[in-house]
Amino acid sequence: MGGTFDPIHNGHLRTALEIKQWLGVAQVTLLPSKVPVHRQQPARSGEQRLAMVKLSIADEPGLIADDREVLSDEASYSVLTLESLRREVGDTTPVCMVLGMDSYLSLPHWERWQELLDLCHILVVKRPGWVYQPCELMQQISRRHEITDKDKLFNSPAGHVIFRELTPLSISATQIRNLIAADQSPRYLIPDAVWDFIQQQKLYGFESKI
Ligand SMILES: Nc1ncnc2c1ncn2[C@@H]1O[C@H](COP(=O)(O)OP(=O)(O)OP(=O)(O)O)[C@@H](O)[C@H]1O
Ligand SMILES: O=C(O)c1ccc[n+]([C@@H]2O[C@H](COP(=O)([O-])O)[C@@H](O)[C@H]2O)c1
Repeated sequence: MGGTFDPIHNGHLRTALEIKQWLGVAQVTLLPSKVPVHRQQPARSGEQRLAMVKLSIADEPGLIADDREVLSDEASYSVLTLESLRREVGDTTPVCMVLGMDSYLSLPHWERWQELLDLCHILVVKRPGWVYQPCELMQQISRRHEITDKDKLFNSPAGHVIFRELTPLSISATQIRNLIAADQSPRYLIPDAVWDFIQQQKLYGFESKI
């Protein structure tokens, strides 16, 4: 599950944990991007966003952080990341990329997007505020690749799209950044360890007045 994670919040974390439990896998990986290719570069460095991811999962063995994009010199294109993962796990191991609905609907704008489903499955998580209104191209992709039986994800290395509704949590990193900039506490929307880090590092305009 890749993301800018600026900062990581409970919407991300709950999503990752519920997916782990639903799929019955040992671990789900959180993969912060260093240089997001599709949005303004965040003021927080890749290292700072990775540090917040690591703090948020320190006591949850079912979630792990992957630092390959943060440590890479290349822009954070998912196709490059998936190729790197493939080199590690080989051609036959199933790989599943987790995306929120907003990210999934932007797929035709991604770098070499036609190759993504040759490299992985895509698990799309419904997200409050984002209705599934696909363009014609996305409708074709869904028709060609969509499955409803999650067990099929384990029978092939790539190529399926599956949708999943989880506990709807209407939390966004934008909301967290705005709260802090307005001197309001984001407590209970992000893990305490992440909030402590933000205060120590004075991120997002935190002024220690909250
Ligand atoms: N509350 C949520 N529920 C489900 N999926 C989410 C939620 N928040 C983010 N995601 C998904 O997690 C991935 C990483 O998201 P990202 O780091 O951009 O967070 P964000 O909250 O969307 O940030 P921002 O507000 O800065 O755009 C994306 O695929 C996104 O769709
Ligand atoms: O590879 C691309 O062109 C591309 C374009 C847009 C988004 N992504 C990836 O999608 C994931 C979610 O992005 P974001 O901005 O919602 O955090 C994250 O891993 C991004 O690197 C990737």
